[in-house]
Amino acid sequence: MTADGHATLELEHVDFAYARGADVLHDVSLSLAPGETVGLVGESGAGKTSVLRLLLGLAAPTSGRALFDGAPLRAGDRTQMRSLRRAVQPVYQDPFSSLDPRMTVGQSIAEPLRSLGITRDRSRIDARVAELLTAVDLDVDAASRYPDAFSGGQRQRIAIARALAPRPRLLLADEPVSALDTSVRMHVIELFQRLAAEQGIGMLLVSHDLTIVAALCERMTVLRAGRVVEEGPTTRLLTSPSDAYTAQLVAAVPRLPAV
Ligand SMILES: Nc1ncnc2c1ncn2[C@@H]1O[C@H](COP(=O)(O)OP(=O)(O)OP(=O)(O)O)[C@@H](O)[C@H]1O
Repeated sequence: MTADGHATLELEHVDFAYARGADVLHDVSLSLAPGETVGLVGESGAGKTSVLRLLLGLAAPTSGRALFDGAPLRAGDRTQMRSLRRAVQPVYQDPFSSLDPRMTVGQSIAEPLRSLGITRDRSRIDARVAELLTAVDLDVDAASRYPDAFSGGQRQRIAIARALAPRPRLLLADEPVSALDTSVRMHVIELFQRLAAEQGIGMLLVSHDLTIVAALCERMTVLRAGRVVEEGPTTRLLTSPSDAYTAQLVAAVPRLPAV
């Protein structure tokens, strides 16, 4: 909770349907307190990406409420949307399509600083870009190169640097390592761990991979066919799930790290 007791983002009894479609979310409640790391798990089509869209203000609930710092999200409220963009940043699955190939890495990372009106001062931008590249373990000279010079794992770290540029309180990460080679996944997971532990950045991590959720998230929410079937501390859900579907997901993982 914030000093005034609000979650950073919250869904309250949300139903949601795409235009002219059937409901894809039913009575979903979810809250992200400042600094909290939460995993959102469930099979393909369960509604995980739809939850992220609602939390980012890119879609509106059919009923129920989406709240940012305790206030209902209103896509038409430009001041609120700007505050939301500064505080909450998305990280997408595919670092090959999430970076503009025509922009240098430095321009991509600086883009939120300019578009969110944080600064246009060239030397402050350059210093911040260098600081962000260092924070994600890349050389500062990466700033003048283009994304095609980098591997998938490096591109994902560039995308994370860009997400961190406005100093967000919360990252919403949609399958952030599933497009990466197994060999570089751990590096990106360790980066998220460090951001949470050292900078207190909260995270909602969407993943179908419970190993990653176990490594990163204090709590998890299990979504099945648009409904929350179980929610609670990750350790408890992994060791003694009370829902049969959660148990099935846990049993499907060959080897979970000690929790
Ligand atoms: N733009 C859209 N228009 C209509 N229906 C959609 C749209 N996007 C998703 N859906 C439907 O909403 C449901 C939930 O999809 P969503 O992408 O939220 O699930 P998910 O859990 O993120 O799945 P995945 O793990 O495959 O990404 C699915 O039945 C999907 O077909």
